[in-house]
Amino acid sequence: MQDYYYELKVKPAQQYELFLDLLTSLTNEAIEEDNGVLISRSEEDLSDVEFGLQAFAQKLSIECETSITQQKNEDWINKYKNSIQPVEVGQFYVYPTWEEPKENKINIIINPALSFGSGHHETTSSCLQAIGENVQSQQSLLDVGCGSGILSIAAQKLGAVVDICDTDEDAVDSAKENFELNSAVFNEAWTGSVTHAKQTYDVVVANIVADVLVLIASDLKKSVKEDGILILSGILEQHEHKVQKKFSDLKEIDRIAKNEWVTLIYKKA
Ligand SMILES: C[S@@+](CC[C@H](N)C(=O)[O-])C[C@H]1O[C@@H](n2cnc3c(N)ncnc32)[C@H](O)[C@@H]1O
Repeated sequence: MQDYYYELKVKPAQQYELFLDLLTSLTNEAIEEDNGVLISRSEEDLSDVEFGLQAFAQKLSIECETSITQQKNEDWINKYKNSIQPVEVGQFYVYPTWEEPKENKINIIINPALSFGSGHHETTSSCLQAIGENVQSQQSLLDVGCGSGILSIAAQKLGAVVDICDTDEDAVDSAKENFELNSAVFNEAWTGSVTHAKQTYDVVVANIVADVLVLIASDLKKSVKEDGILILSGILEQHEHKVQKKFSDLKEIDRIAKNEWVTLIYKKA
């Protein structure tokens, strides 16, 4: 990586699209569009590109401001890595692939590039807390909307037998990869929602969004065993009442609030 890169800014007074097309054909780099200004960045000198654009503007008698500045190259990969720190929730220690596990913790390694669920979001950490407090060894658990698989990996590490599902096939694949990274095992995995569950579970966790929780409420309830636990998350405080109304036939036994996000824990009594 070079210490510096070049930034070319182009602001045509007219025919913006023509200049965009020309710039696209003159450089292989991605082009940013910012309020009528085209920006191209490259470690190669962009003077020839600027020259071409100016010649084009002159031919069309269009005013076009251009400038090239030298910018310091940042180490974006390391910057990104530094921005993703391990997360500790109760007994769980969730860390990205480039960090080390921690002693005396239940370690969960997650590749954060794969899918939603690195442990940083309030909803995920609240679900981890709820799993830590409600899941026992040998219990069955279904993770609805598994994303990275973080929640079911945590439950499996507590000794639960876990099934996972997500409507997004890529999420199911990424969860499988994260299970492998953790040497953890799942029982069943499918692309789709709770409707495809073939059994009932001691614990069902669904960190989705309030509207979807309401939409799939009856299937979620059906998937929980009598006396089982249902953990619902992804609920913004302002939508909490909608979810509570739909699940009012279950007993709300706990509520975890982190910032504006709420997690509700129900017992099917
Ligand atoms: C907020 S992420 C949660 C990921 C992870 N479980 C966590 O707690 O960090 C929600 C996931 O639910 C999935 N999803 C959305 N609607 C769904 C549905 N009806 N059934 C199952 N999964 C769904 C999305 O594809 C996404 O992966």
